[in-house]
Order: sequence, then C-alpha cells, then structure tokens
Amino acid sequence: MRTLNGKNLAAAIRAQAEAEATAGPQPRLAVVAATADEASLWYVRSIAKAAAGVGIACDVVDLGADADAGQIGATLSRLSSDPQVHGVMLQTPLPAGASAQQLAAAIDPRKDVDGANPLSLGRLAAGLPAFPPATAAAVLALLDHYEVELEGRRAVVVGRSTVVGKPLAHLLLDRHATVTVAHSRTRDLASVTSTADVLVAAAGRAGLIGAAHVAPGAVVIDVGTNPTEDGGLTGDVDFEAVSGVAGALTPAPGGVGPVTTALLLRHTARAANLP
Ligand SMILES: Nc1nc(=O)c2c([nH]1)NC[C@@H]1CN(c3ccc(C(=O)N[C@@H](CCC(=O)O)C(=O)O)cc3)C=[N+]21
Repeated sequence: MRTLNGKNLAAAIRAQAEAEATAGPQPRLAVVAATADEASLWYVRSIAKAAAGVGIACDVVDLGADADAGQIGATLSRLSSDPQVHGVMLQTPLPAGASAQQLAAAIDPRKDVDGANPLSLGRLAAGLPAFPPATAAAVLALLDHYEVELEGRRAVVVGRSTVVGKPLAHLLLDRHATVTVAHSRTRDLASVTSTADVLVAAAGRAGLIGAAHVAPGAVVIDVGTNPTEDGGLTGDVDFEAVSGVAGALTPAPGGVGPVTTALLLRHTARAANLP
C-alpha cells in the first residue's frame, strides 16, 4: 500500500506560491472568522503562519462568535472593495443565523480564493475559470502528484458539502472520471463505495470508511479532519483497516490538510497577479 503523503507536495506548492508572491507587489489575504470553534481557529492560525513564510501578508479579521450576519456581510463587502486586499476568505463554521452560502456572495469572485461565492461554484460547474475551494483543489493536486489516472475511472465522493463534495464532483468530471456522490442518506454505502477506483471520504465522520467500503487496490483520499477526545485530529477513514485493502491511502493528518493551506496561498498569489 502506498501512503500518499501531503507534506512534500505542500512544500512544493508553497515554493510556487512564494515565487508568484515575490514577483510583483505583495499579495494580501484577509481571513474573516466569527467562531469559537477550536479546529477552525487552529486553521486560521496555520494560514497566517504559512502566509508569512511565503511572503504573503495575512490579516485575520476576528469578529468573534457573537457576530451577526450583517456585520459579517459588511466586513466581506469592505474587504472585497479594498484595492489593498487580493484574497478574501470566510472561515466556517459561522454563528447560528448566519449562512456561509448567502454571505459568501459578498466576496468579489476575483478575490474568492476559497471558492465560496456561489458564482465561483457555478463557473466551476460550467467549466469557466474560477478558484475552486482549496480543499477540493487539494484532492486533485494529490491525485495528480501521485499520477493517479482519472479518465474513464470510477470516482466515488462521500459527502456533498458546498466546500468539498459538490465542487470536487465537478473537478473530477472535468477530468473525465465517472463520478458518484454518496452522502448520509445513501443506502448501503459500502456497496456504492466499493465500486470506486478512486474513493474520496469527505463526510466529516470519524472512521466512517472501513475495510468493507473499499475495493482491493483502490486509491483512497481522506478529507476528514475530525477532532479526537485527546485534542488531536482523525480522518473519515479507518487507516489501519483500510491500509490492508487499498492500493494507496492519504494519512490524516499529513495528507489533504497541508496541501489545502498551501493551495489557498497559491490562489492568493494568483489573485494578486490577475490582469
Ligand atoms: N471556509 C473554510 N474553508 C476551509 O477549508 C475550512 C474552513 N472554512 N473551516 C475549518 C476547516 C478545517 N480545515 C483544515 C485545513 C487544514 C488542516 C490541516 O492542515 N491539518 C493538519 C493537522 C493538524 C493537527 O494535527 O493538529 C494536517 O492535516 O496535517 C486542518 C483543517 C479547513 N477548513
């Protein structure tokens, strides 16, 4: 079984981001957060640290977990019209009553480096240029890096979120895979997932995918970042069990996560260089 490590790929993507970031005026990313969620705040800190490492300025706009939709929307609009800001990201989760899908419409699509504006998803679906969500792009980057063939192969995505499952289905379709999207109401999940040449677990449920879900030799990508009781993170895939069946498997942590952060930075450098 091959372990599809994401750390080396992430370093290579950060090097590209740095080259692109230092070629012109310094790119600036604004990350808007309105949450007390520890995992989410950890991600914000790791973005800020990684940005500093590649020459990208990063402003964290922390509105606090009590912010309302009006404040968040006004902040996104202000950042979208600020010529000093090249990338705008709205961190999830949001306070009750605030809809990420609705609010993200306030992000200028040219600055939408995490592909959150519904226009970006629509453009992606239509095959037009757009920034895909960094997590969905990270799955494709890993598959490409490890030279996993997609054309004509069966890909099953477990999870239908707006940040991962839906955009990823479009990215895989663009690459001529035969795509199935399974989710929490799918009946007999294992009978669907075991048809996959490429299986992507993005449901957000620790240990959802076990040995019985995986065809022998399949390539398995674990997008899950579920908090564990001891303060760590674990994926949607039971690594031990699945590593006995799969042909290749990403670790979590150490797989999709680092590549996601690196791509967010590369998107920001590209946003700053858009004509
Ligand atoms: N609008 C939005 N877009 C997101 O992409 C988004 C979000 N909101 N909200 C929060 C989640 C979480 N997320 C992670 C990204 C990288 C790691 C990551 O790099 N994790 C390390 C492990 C860190 C550890 O072990 O503590 C790894 O996988 O190696 C984790 C989690 C993106 N999210």
